[in-house]
Amino acid sequence: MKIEVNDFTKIISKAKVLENINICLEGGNIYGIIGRNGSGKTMFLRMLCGLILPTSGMVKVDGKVLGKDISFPENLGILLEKPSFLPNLTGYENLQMLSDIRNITPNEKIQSLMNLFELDWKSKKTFNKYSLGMKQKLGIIQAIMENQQIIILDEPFNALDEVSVEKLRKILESLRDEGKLIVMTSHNKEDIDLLCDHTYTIVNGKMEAEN
Ligand SMILES: Nc1ncnc2c1ncn2[C@@H]1O[C@H](COP(=O)(O)OP(=O)(O)OP(=O)(O)O)[C@@H](O)[C@H]1O
Repeated sequence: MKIEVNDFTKIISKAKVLENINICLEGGNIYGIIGRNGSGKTMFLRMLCGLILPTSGMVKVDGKVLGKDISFPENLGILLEKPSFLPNLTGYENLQMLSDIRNITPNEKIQSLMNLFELDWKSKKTFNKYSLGMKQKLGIIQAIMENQQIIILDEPFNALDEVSVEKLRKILESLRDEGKLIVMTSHNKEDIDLLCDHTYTIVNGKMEAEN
């Protein structure tokens, strides 16, 4: 998989939220985006998914222009802020319902991912009774459970305890080694430094490479 961002600029109400972004992202890598509150990290992730379209410039996914040739990248797993699930279903029921749409994920895979993240798939606890960290884990599972080739994660470590952070790190490394393209943001530079192959900083909508 390859995502090419060519001279992408997004202006909202006269403000340049993202400015002349050029970057090429390839499978088999984890890309980390850091930046202060309001710097444009979430906007950047939204643009990679086709959720926002540029004022000028373009995003190409495997050569296809977002918003023109395709609306969204195929085979995309995404965790944006506050994962939304149905409040009165259990975590397992929520994941099963989502997986029914494409019907490519066996229940056993959902169960083993939930086990891996220490979520009890047999539990009757409904999503609205989940803790913040449990919600976050469910959001991460839906972003990876269908063997998605592009995985976009906004602040995936948010609300996770130390053990869960370590587990997620290992999972993301093994997905990277399978050739997947992973892009994530964090406020915490240490999380990014430990895991990412390439790091970028967004400062006031402009992107700078760190390595
Ligand atoms: N719908 C919107 N309309 C206008 N401006 C917006 C909109 N959404 C975001 N912005 C602005 O775009 C800029 C970038 O926001 P963004 O959410 O990408 O920041 P961020 O780096 O993800 O911040 P945080 O770390 O706080 O999550 C901010 O100045 C924000 O106010």
